[in-house]
Amino acid sequence: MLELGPQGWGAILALLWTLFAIRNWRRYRTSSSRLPPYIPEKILPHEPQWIVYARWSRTLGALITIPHMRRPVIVINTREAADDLLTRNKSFACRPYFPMAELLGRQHNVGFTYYGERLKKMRAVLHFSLSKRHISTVWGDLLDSQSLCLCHDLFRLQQGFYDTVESNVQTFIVRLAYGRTPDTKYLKDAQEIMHHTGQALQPGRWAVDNYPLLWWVPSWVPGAGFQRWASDGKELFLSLTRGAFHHVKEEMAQGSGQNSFVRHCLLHFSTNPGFGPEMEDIVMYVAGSLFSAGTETVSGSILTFILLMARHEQIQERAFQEIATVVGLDRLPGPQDADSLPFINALVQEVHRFNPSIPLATHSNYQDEEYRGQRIPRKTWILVNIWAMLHDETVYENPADFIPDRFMQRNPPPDPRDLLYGFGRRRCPGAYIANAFIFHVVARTLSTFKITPDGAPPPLDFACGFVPSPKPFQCHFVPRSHASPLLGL
Ligand code: HEM
Repeated sequence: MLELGPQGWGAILALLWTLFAIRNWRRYRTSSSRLPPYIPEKILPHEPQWIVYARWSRTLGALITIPHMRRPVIVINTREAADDLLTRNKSFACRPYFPMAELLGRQHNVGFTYYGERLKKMRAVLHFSLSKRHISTVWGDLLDSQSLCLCHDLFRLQQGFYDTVESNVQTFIVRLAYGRTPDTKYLKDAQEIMHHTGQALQPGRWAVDNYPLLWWVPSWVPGAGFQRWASDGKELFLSLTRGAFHHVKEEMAQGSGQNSFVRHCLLHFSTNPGFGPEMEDIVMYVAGSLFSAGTETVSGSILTFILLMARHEQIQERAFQEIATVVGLDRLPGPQDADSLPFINALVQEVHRFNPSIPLATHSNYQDEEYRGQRIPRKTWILVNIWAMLHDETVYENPADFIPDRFMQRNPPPDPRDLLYGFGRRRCPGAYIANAFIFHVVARTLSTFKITPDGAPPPLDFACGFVPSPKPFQCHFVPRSHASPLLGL
């Protein structure tokens, strides 16, 4: 057999890559229309990209192309363009291809699944279990007990509230998925899996993203350490996902265990005539997607709320007064109060508008498209700039300021939650449960604590990653005088 050294492999890969690049180049050249205008600036790593894109879109238009990328990456910056393209055209329901994420097995995860029959089934399962009608009937006890648990933990706070919030939300999502409180080993593994995913998505980090043929290089080839890393990461992801799912099935067989997404879906769908191994597999992987989809997004929103309360004492006091007047001080607010607390509702909307948990959603298109004379080639990476839409000064006056009152006007601007959760056939299926949990946490913490800064107000300093949570900051949760009987302590 012909033996190839590293140089031989390199030459073959370079040749194949050149042919691939020529083919793409010819395809882009032959089209008559142009790509949207390029941003004439290289994005610096420390600057939040969504802010740079929003700035350029004011002069260049709704769609802009990011320079210095191997393939076209187009950013959609206005709601109108997002509605036209993402809501009305199913071609844009696709996700980009991330070779490294796929080597890690993440194509099983809902968020990475390409548009097609399997995705539709995954989303049907999610829409069934996390639908609006099931929020209070199926998930009411979980929402009540987990938000109460957060208030208890904040009351007894031994160490930083930041970790307390994050671990409460993680417990919430694991209880939602599997009906059990996770142990430290489970949480450690689940966080490691998310960390791997984050590493896999880092632009420019992996040669396999630019040279897809490296996908096929076996792990024993010198320099193919990424294959071994990915295979270990995939093993961890699969074993955690399968283990947690089968644990619920065993509990169900024994007639024990708590309500959960897995149990709810299995009980419901197993009575369908078409239910078989494929549907069981789908429920398993959908449940395995919830941790990465639901933890950072929800805790990022709650931490942003806390940061803004520590900075805006008067707004916080007004929110407390509303609860004291409408609900009283002898019980905790609950879902039945949501419609009677307009200022709390406005406050939550403004928290989301101010710092959306996912400022840039990622889509792709499975066929060539054109938008107002601009070309969007097939398989373009589409970044949807949710942040830009929520900071559009023609819609939200003084967008850099935190003003819940903007939603109390007679003709308020659109509810940010219409945009916050994404678009069309990829819109977040966890929106109802996320809204419900965030309402419980906001209303209950405001009713029992005064959130005060530790000296000077904490800075508005957010991480630059996929989910820009506030960077760790100091503040105090001072229990209000009626808090301890209210919390049963
Ligand atoms: C404040 C909290 C949350 C925010 C802001 C948020 C936002 C989003 C956004 C922007 C997307 C992408 C939409 C698009 O591509 O157009 C998404 C996808 C998704 N979210 Fe959420 N989310 C939150 C909480 C949750 C929760 C609690 C769950 C589940 C328990 C969840 C499950 C999912 C799933 C499974 C997807 C992937 C959907 C798909 O690819 O088809 N999310 N979310």
